[in-house]
Amino acid sequence: MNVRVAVIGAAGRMGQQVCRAVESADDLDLAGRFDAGDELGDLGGADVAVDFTVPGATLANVLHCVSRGVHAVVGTTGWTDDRLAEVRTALDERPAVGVLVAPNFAIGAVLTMKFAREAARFYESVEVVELHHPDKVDAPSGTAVRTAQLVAEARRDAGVDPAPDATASGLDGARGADVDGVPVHAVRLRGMVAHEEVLFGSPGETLTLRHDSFDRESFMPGVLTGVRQVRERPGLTVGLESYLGL
Ligand SMILES: NC(=O)C1=CN([C@@H]2O[C@H](COP(=O)(O)OP(=O)(O)OC[C@H]3O[C@@H](n4cnc5c(N)ncnc54)[C@H](OP(=O)(O)O)[C@@H]3O)[C@@H](O)[C@H]2O)C=CC1
Ligand SMILES: O=C(O)C1=N[C@H](C(=O)O)C[C@H](O)C1
Repeated sequence: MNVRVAVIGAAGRMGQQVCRAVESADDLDLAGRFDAGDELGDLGGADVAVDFTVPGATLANVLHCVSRGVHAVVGTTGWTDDRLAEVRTALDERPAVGVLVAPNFAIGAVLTMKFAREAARFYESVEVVELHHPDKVDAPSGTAVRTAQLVAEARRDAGVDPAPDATASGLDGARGADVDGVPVHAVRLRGMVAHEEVLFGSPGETLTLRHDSFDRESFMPGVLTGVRQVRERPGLTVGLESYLGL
């Protein structure tokens, strides 16, 4: 039997793309399209809901899904440890339900995070630059925040010193946002979709990891992987990597 999929944020850039991807897949049926102002109710009888909305709405949407026993695949950004803890608490009451929250569903972005984590302990310096379309409402991107956190954790675990930085004066923001000690710079530029560079430096060398999503199509294989697997993965999973066997 086909998996019935509801899309929340269906009228948005990602939501429209997800609806098309679900409709094109032989093993999935689109159970409903929901957008701002719509009652989620029983989510059209869906087995799985996909949420691409806004940071201020996604937690309530996920809690609604969990309370109805509907599995959730979430790409919306803005998740904090406290918000994730609320989802875990809700899942205690519904142990069979799976929730996947992934800051980026593009395979290359997931690999970039993995490679960045590997490289982190070998370099003195590290900075993250993310570049997006100017209609994006949050900065820095969820992917850049997650990348910086993973890099910072790897450096802490390896006992690496903080990156050198002699800046003694400067304009506000010139050194980016501080995410766990890693500077993160956000560019908003018409023509961009979603791009990230992780720059590492040591005396005499640099390493640059770069990923580019030129089209939102790039996120669809990851989203559909989430939709197909989430029912067999109860509880909360953060990041797509375990779904890919990484
Ligand atoms: N994980 C990943 O791989 C990716 C994640 N993203 C993230 O996904 C999110 C959406 O991005 P994008 O599609 O570009 O954004 P859009 O603004 O194009 O789409 C968001 C949609 O959600 C709707 N919406 C707002 N509030 C609610 C609500 N309470 N219930 C249901 N729908 C609601 C909006 O309606 P209205 O406009 O009327 O408010 C809009 O149609 C962002 O957080 C973005 O960072 C994006 C790309 C990839
Ligand atoms: O808003 C976007 O477009 C994107 N948002 C996600 C993020 O904030 O990391 C994923 C991707 O970068 C596209």
